[in-house]
Amino acid sequence: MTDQRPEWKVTGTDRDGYAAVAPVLHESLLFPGDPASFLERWRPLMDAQGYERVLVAWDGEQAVGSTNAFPFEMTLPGGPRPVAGVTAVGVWPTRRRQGVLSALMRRQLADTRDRGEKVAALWASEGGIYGRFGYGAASIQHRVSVDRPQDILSSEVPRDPSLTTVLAPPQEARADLARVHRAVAPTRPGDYQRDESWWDRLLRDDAQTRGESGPLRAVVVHDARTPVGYALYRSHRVPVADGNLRGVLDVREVAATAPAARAAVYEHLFTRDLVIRVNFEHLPVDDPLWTLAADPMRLEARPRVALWIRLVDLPGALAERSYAAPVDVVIEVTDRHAPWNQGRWRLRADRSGATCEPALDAPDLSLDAAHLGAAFLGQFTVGAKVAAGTVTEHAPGAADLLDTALRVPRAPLCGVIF
Ligand SMILES: CC(=O)SCCNC(=O)CCNC(=O)[C@H](O)C(C)(C)COP(=O)(O)OP(=O)(O)OC[C@H]1O[C@@H](n2cnc3c(N)ncnc32)[C@H](O)[C@@H]1OP(=O)(O)O
Repeated sequence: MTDQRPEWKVTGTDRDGYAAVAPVLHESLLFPGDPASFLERWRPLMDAQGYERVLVAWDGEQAVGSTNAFPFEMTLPGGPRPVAGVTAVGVWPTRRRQGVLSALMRRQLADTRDRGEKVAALWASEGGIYGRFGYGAASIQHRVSVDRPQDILSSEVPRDPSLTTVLAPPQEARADLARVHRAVAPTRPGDYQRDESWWDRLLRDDAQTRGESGPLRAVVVHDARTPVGYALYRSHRVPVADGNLRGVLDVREVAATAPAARAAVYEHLFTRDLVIRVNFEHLPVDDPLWTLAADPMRLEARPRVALWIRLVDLPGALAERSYAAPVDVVIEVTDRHAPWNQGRWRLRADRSGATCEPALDAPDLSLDAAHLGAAFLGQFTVGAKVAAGTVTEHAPGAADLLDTALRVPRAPLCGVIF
C-alpha cells in the first residue's frame, strides 16, 4: 500500500528519547498547553508503564509519528489475559497520509505477536482509522443521563440496612476503591486491572482536569468487613428557570460487588439535594439501572463505540476464548497486515475448551480478521455482518452457530479510556 511512499524508519526509544515524541503527540492530538507541560503530565504514567513499547517513526532526525501499547491484564471472554492496550497514536500534521501510521502499525503488530500477546485493544479517536489495520469495533457502552433523579429508583431496589455509605476525598478512599475494582474487573469483558499509576491518573484532580467542575468525590459503600461498592463523581452547577443554580452530577465510574451495594451507590447519587440531573460517563448496556429504574424510559442513553479489538494471533486468541455452545466451523480469513493469520482455520469449541487449527475443508464463512475482532467480546454478531454483506456465509446457518457459541453473558465495559 505504501509502494509510492517513503519507507519510514521505525525504532524503539527510551525515557530520554521520549522527549522527541511528546511534541508529535501534543500537536497531532491537539492537546492544550505546550509540549513541555504535556510531557510532564504523561511522565508519571509512562515511567510506571515503561518505554519499551513506544515506537517512533523518523524522517531523518525528526520524529514524525509514534504509538505505544500498555501491558494490560484485560478481561476477555474466558478470563483475564495479557492484552496490548494500543495508545498515543499520532503523526505530525504535515506528514500525515504518507504511510507513517501504516509503518508504525505493521511494526507494532509484529512486536505484539513476538511478545506472545494474542489480542490488542484500543479506543479510537475516529472510527475510520483502524478497520484497515484489522481492528473491529467490538463494544458499545452507554452515556446515560437521568433528569429529576430523586424518584428514579423503583420500590423493588434491593436494600441492605447493614451497609454504610461514606463520602470521602478519593485519595483517602483509594485503597477501598482499588479493592472493589480488583474484584469486579475480572467479571466484565473489556475491563483491565489498574496499578497505582492508573489510580493516580484516574484520581487526578488538578485545575486542568476539573475544568468548570468541582472536586472529584468518592462515595464508598461498606459491609461489616469490607468495601463493596463505590462511585467517583464531580458536580457542576447550571442555572434553572427561576434564576437559581442547581447541581448536575457527572459520574466517572460506578463499581459494586453485590446488588445491594450498587443500589446503595445509586441511592446516594440520585437522592443528593439540589441535583437536577445525573450523568453517567460509562455504563455497560446491560447495567442493572435499566431494571432498577421505576421508569426505564426516563434513562436517556447515548451509545458510544468503546473498544476496538484486534486478533493479533487469531487462532491463538480463538483457542483461548470461552464458548457458550458447541461449534465446529471452518473460517477463511483475510488479513492484510498480519499475514500469519491468513488462510483457513477450523474452530472446534464447546463449553469445556476450543481448538483452532489449519484446515483444508471448504470454508463455512469467509471474512476479514477485523470481523472476528468485532465479534470477539460477544456484543456484535458475525450474522449482522453477513446481513450487511461484508462477511460471506457459504454454509447456511454457520454464522448463527458461531454467534451462539461466541455469546457472552455480560456486556463489555471499559471504564477508563487509555
Ligand atoms: C489509539 C489512539 O491513540 S487513537 C488517536 C489517533 N490519533 C489521532 O487521531 C491524531 C490525529 N491524526 C493523526 O495523527 C494521523 O492522521 C493518523 C494517526 C490518524 C493517521 O496517520 P497517517 O500517517 O496519516 O496514516 P497513513 O498515511 O498510514 O494512512 C493509512 C490509511 O489510513 C487512512 N486514514 C488515515 N487516517 C484516517 C482517518 N482519520 N480517517 C479515515 N482514514 C484514515 C489513509 O487514507 C490511508 O488509507 P490507504 O491505506 O487506503 O491509503
